[in-house]
Amino acid sequence: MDRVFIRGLRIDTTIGIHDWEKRIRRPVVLDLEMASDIARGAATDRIEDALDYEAITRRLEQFVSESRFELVETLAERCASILRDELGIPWVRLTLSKPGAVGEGVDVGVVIERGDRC
Ligand SMILES: Nc1nc2c(c(=O)[nH]1)N=C([C@H](O)[C@@H](O)CO)CN2
Repeated sequence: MDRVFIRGLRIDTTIGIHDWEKRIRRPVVLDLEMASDIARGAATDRIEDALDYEAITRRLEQFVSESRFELVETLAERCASILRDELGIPWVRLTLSKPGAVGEGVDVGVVIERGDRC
């Protein structure tokens, strides 16, 4: 299975279970792997035949920056739904980190895989 990836996509949002977290904006970091037939774009050298990582980045920046959730699980699941249902990507592995959430230098978050590997 070929994949297109995006790593280290840092987006400010409002997220957390505590009242003080609901009043601030803080970064989350997304790492994505997405199934894509690389050979198609390679054959034509046209972006129309490739999975456009720039367009995906802009869509997720828009969604995540406007979102307000308590759990990283919810945000990760909603991002995966956009990738699969709206953008038609058949399989995605998404890592969502919330840096510093439990202490300086500590990284916490979730990893989800959704869809069928092609
Ligand atoms: N599984 C999860 N555990 C926790 C989450 C979460 O989103 N998923 N969130 C928090 C707090 O918001 C924390 O990040 C800041 O105190 C705690 N545990």
